[in-house]
Amino acid sequence: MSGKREDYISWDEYFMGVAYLSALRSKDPNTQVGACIVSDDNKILSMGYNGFPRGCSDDEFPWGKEHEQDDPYQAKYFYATHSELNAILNYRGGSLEGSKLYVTLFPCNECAKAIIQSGIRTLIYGEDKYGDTAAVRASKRMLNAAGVRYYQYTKTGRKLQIIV
Ligand SMILES: O=c1[nH]c(=O)n([C@H]2C[C@H](O)[C@@H](COP(=O)(O)O)O2)cc1CO
Ligand SMILES: [Zn+2]
Repeated sequence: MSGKREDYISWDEYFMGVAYLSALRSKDPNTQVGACIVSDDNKILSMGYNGFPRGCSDDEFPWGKEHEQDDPYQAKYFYATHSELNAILNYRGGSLEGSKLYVTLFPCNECAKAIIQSGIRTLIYGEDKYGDTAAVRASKRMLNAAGVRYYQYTKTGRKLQIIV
């Protein structure tokens, strides 16, 4: 046996896999989102998932949805930091100019602003379950205008198993 191993995972499977792995850290009972930022030469720069800011307890702040509670103060949306924003803010190494973002859910308009302004140039997303909302349509409008390239990750169907 002198040749290389052939069934190694691709770069896209690797980085999207890291994004999905990050999502598993989310405490959101409804939607778990993970993100992974990668340099143009395929080095992982940062990761994130949706959650409350530091100091805002997962056990004290609300995880419910606004329309269920009928009071935005008692719902998660005022407090949850989106996975993409967390990944951007978690990066302390300098510039993200020219980097790629792998994210399990298409970014909202607020994250699109942060993506554009931080210099991320390529976006690879998993699902687009809120694609028909105004927030995601506005997001695409800004990403298009700013020339951020985006495409949906095509699942290879490979099942990865890690025993931890
Ligand atoms: O881009 C996103 N990134 C992200 O992390 N999120 C988070 C915020 C919330 O915790 C959750 C959305 O909750 P829900 O699907 O129950 O409305 O996902 C939501 C979006 C919306 O597109
Ligand atoms: Zn967002």
